[in-house]
Amino acid sequence: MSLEVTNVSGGYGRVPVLHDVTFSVPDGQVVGLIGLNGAGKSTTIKHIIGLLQPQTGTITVDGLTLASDANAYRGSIAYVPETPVLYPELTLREHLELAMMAYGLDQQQAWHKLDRLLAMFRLDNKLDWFPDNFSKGMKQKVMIASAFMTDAQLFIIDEPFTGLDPVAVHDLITLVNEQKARGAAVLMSTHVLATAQEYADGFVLLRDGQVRAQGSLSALRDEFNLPNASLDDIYMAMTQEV
Ligand SMILES: Nc1ncnc2c1ncn2[C@@H]1O[C@H](COP(=O)(O)OP(=O)(O)OP(=O)(O)O)[C@@H](O)[C@H]1O
Repeated sequence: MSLEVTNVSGGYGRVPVLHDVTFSVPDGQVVGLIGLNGAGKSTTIKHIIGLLQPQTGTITVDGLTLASDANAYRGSIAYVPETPVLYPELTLREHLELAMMAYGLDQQQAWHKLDRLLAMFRLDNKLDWFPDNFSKGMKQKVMIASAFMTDAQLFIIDEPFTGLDPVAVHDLITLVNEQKARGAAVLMSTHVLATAQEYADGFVLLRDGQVRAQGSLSALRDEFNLPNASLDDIYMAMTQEV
């Protein structure tokens, strides 16, 4: 079991944003983290990647916790943030080399993987450019390439579909499916429900910092008593509950 979030409450100050959140992402599965603006998706992700500490509860990745071995824990997670984090003074090549160092990757092997990733995202002729000047989608592709050159056990992708062109969305899905096949776990926060329904194996529906429901589409249909409903229908039903 790759990612286990167990009874996590937490947030930014004393008043918790997350309340007793429990879910898991098994190896070889893609789980969609779904919820309205402000439901707590990014806050959940910040707890998993260690930017925030839970007030109560535990988070493990392949049995590791941040407290037991911070380096191994962080090294087992590849994170694609919603807003790309880029340094104005570094070229694309330097960004990638920095990420290789941070993950302790073998440079030759990493560049071998990057040859394909950069060609896929049409960035292969831009290694000496400054990504800070790239378009929004191009910046996102830099973050995706940096994440997918690693052999992480858990991939966390925050709202991947909104800034990418349709070809890039297709390419990202290909990369996610390859990681699934390799046995990695993928947690994906998104508002693009039709795409999530098509590609995720399971879903965690967050509402007001709590897990309202979780499981496969068919489990959610049972839970909401909506046979044949789409993820979009289930989401709308959740938002209309009192
Ligand atoms: N840095 C912060 N300091 C204090 N409160 C915050 C901070 N960031 C988010 N919050 C609060 O935490 C709650 C959950 O926000 P979060 O960003 O996790 O939502 P989200 O589900 O990711 O929303 P969105 O779909 O808009 O990205 C909100 O009430 C928000 O106001």
